[in-house]
Amino acid sequence: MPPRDHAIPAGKPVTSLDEVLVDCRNAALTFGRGATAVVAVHGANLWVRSADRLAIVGPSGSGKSSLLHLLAGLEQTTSGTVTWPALDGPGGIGIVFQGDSLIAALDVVENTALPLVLAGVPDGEAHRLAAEALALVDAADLAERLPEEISGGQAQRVAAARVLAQSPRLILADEPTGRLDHTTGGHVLDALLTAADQTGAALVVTTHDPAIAARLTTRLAMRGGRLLTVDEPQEAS
Ligand SMILES: Nc1ncnc2c1ncn2[C@@H]1O[C@H](COP(=O)(O)OP(=O)(O)OP(=O)(O)O)[C@@H](O)[C@H]1O
Repeated sequence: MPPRDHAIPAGKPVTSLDEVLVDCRNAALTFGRGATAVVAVHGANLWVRSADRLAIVGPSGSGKSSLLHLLAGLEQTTSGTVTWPALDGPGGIGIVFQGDSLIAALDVVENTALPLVLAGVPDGEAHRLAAEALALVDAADLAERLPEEISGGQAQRVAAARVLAQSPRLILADEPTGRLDHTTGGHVLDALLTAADQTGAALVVTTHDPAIAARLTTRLAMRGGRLLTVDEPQEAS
């Protein structure tokens, strides 16, 4: 395999045994055209492999969400490529969106089961999988509550459970702790890490918080749409 600048911790060469879930080569994303064009991501190179625990850390507007959307196949690259060698296209990826909102009229277990039901999984099976996923993020006791009856941190755990119930091979979480206080954010990250460990999924988390990033195995800093080298000191670009 060709060398990669990023997402490969020093001293841990990629071997043929590593499954590459996402292969991102010189991937760029520009919004708009001409004078108003914004280059959100400049030629990013990275791999995400099975069992990776990767943080993309940078300030607001640095391009983290845009990069995550490229990894998820939600945005097309303006140049360069994103492929999913060990996945069936971008299928098998679960995304915890920034400010993920639950549906107010559905209780927590119904919210968690909804994507499965919409995908045609029978109700009983969808609810069983949803209950298992809620237990993984330590939210089983919330199952019958409505979204208005739970806290922001609990809602983020439920959003994570909704993704986990779909058994993703890769979980992409966009600022899952962004609106939470430090302790609550830490619990949400604990839930994601535990769930990823137990389901064997890879995990990529974007965050502006270096303390959250420090909890992941590998860190990529992002500044002005550019990925900096792994664990590079976070000076402004
Ligand atoms: N749909 C869009 N149309 C135009 N510009 C966009 C769009 N989405 C993002 N941008 C711009 O791309 C740049 C990167 O934005 P992005 O949301 O990826 O950053 P971020 O690091 O995730 O920020 P935040 O943490 O605030 O979400 C910003 O300049 C932003 O204004």
